[in-house]
Amino acid sequence: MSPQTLQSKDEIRARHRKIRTGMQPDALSAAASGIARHGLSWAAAIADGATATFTAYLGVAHEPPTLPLITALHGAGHKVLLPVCEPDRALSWVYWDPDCEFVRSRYAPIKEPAGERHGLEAIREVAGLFLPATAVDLSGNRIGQGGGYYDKFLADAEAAGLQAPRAAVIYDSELLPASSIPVEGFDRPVDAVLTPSGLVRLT
Ligand SMILES: Nc1nc2c(c(=O)[nH]1)N(C=O)[C@@H](CNc1ccc(C(=O)N[C@@H](CCC(=O)O)C(=O)O)cc1)CN2
Ligand SMILES: Nc1ncnc2c1ncn2[C@@H]1O[C@H](COP(=O)(O)OP(=O)(O)OP(=O)(O)O)[C@@H](O)[C@H]1O
Repeated sequence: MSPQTLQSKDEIRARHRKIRTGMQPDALSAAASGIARHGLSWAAAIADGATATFTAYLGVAHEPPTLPLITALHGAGHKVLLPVCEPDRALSWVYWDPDCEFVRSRYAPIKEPAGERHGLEAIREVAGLFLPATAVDLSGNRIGQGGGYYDKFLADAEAAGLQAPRAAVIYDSELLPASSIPVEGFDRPVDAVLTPSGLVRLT
């Protein structure tokens, strides 16, 4: 695709959201188990056989389902932090366990964990991050849901010294050719994508 025909982030996001709405429940549950399996082995490689702390998120609606991944990480002894939307596009973090309750976010059409919220002090312990995305290109550029939450969070985490690898969770068809996603100054790239069929390292 030539630069002249590069689609905007909004166009790419809208196209992939539309495709997602056509996904059937059996495809979603097949995706969930692949994501859990491959995500767990990425986490095991990062933790080098030990246990560690990871950020994840609860996929809702037609997002790739992540509850099996979250459950598998916890079952393997890892700690799992899930995001909560705060004012001014900030995120705070709650440790998940199987008794965790979810409530509707005040700021986005998603479900969030109830419980004690933590800030960047908890993020400093993180060994790897699973991020939401609607598309990623082979250069590591990511498009989220358009909230700007993760770009801001990643900038703050970098400033606090966090260098942990980042994997965006997407469906296979959402991994796009290199340089097909326009990059803005605040965008933070990812190191890998986690799809139902495997983990692809991009850096
Ligand atoms: N599950 C999840 N949690 C997350 C994010 C996310 O992308 N997904 N976020 C990332 O920043 C933050 C919340 N930001 C969000 C902003 C907008 C929409 C939204 O408009 N969703 C659409 C389409 C969902 C779909 O693709 O099926 C909707 O529900 O209509 C969702 C989350 C923090 N937590
Ligand atoms: N670091 C930042 N500081 C301030 N505003 C930001 C920052 N990052 C993004 N934004 C704002 O958020 C808006 C959405 O950005 P973008 O479309 O890249 O979000 P996204 O990556 O899809 O969402 P998310 O990061 O929540 O998954 C942008 O228009 C921008 O104004």
